[in-house]
Amino acid sequence: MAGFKTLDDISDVGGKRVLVRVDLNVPVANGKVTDLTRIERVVPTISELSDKGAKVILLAHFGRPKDGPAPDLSLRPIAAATAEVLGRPVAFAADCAGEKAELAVAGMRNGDVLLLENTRFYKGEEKNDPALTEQFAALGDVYINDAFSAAHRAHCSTEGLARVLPAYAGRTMQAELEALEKGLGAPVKPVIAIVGGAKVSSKIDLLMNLVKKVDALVIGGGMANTFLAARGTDVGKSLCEHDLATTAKQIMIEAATAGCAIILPVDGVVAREFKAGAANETVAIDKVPGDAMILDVGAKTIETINQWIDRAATLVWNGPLGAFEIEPFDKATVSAAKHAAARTKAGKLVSVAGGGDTVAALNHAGVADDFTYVSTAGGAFLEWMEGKPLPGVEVLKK
Ligand SMILES: Nc1ncnc2c1ncn2[C@@H]1O[C@H](COP(=O)(O)OP(=O)(O)OP(=O)(O)O)[C@@H](O)[C@H]1O
Ligand SMILES: O=C(O)[C@H](O)COP(=O)(O)O
Repeated sequence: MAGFKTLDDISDVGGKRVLVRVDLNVPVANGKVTDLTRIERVVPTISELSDKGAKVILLAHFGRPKDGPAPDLSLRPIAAATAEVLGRPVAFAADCAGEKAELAVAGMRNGDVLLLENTRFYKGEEKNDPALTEQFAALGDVYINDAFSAAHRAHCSTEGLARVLPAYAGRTMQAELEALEKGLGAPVKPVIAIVGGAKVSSKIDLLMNLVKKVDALVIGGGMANTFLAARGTDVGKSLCEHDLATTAKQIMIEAATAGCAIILPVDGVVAREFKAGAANETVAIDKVPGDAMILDVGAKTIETINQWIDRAATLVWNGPLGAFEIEPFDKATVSAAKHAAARTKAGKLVSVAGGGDTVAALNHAGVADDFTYVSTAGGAFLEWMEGKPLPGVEVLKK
């Protein structure tokens, strides 16, 4: 890959301690990994290094721990899931820095794979603290970043390490960058974006620039509720970040200036409980009962979204349109996914989707393989779309 050093540029990796940043931030329900895509995507790099006799030390985060170690955000169960997908043992160290990590690394044999505990259990990780970077660096001889989906974060494990160790792009990082450039480098117009999901605060700012790049922006999921509330619609108990109303309004103004249509739900499926099979009804968006939450967009909105997909030559999608994990609130996401997949198969649409949960939703709809490209990245994918330099990618450039 032009401009980057890859695994092809490392000579003689046998016996070396190779720190590999992977993204194992996978969807989990009742202690079980519900979508293995992110794990499957890091297999090529891990297997290649292990086959060449490297000591493969995996660094990863899980969730967003607020205050140091949190037992429910341990990577321990993910080590077992990774071993199963990889088809070889994956040892686990209960710390990612300091004595426990050092001992675990010292005990490795050539070809072994070791997963270290959640890097975000250290506050320094998200601050890109050089002292923590040094602690990580002490565990390895070489650094490989295979986590494109975390490359929008300038953290010790995604950016800092590349400054202190010989650094390379992993196979998945390489494949993601190549595929995105091929699919979206010069997108054919009209381009529409569908943005939904729950990570409203971390993604809303990205929409400010996205509306300058696309012809239409369809907003669903929790993101839509925030825009609806900003517009003065009562969204009852729905997932909504009311303090982002000003940002949402600015985005709508920016979109109008740029000539980008904003498509918000006109109806919603509401329920009083967030659980599968909860009693629900479809209501007009200005009739959401005060004690209910919108868990999916309604039938009229689905029809509109599918019509926009029909008009598009390129579709960019991040974030499900509803709480797709719990039926029947998966309807809109499944309908739009199947519609986009059929248009893609007919050669009428270039469809690129990204995001941990978005990939899970496309798998749930059974159409992930029919999209032009499915990226494991959510926030990173949107930032890449905006044309923003990603710290974890920039630092790898030759
Ligand atoms: N109306 C809604 N109310 C509550 N939750 C919702 C709603 N719509 C979507 N969600 C939730 O949004 C979550 C996915 O959002 P997220 O922004 O994390 O997606 P992603 O970009 O694919 O993932 P990531 O950013 O982790 O890669 C799902 O768990 C889904 O249940
Ligand atoms: O799920 C993701 O998009 C990545 O793993 C990054 O996670 P973050 O948004 O918590 O940094």
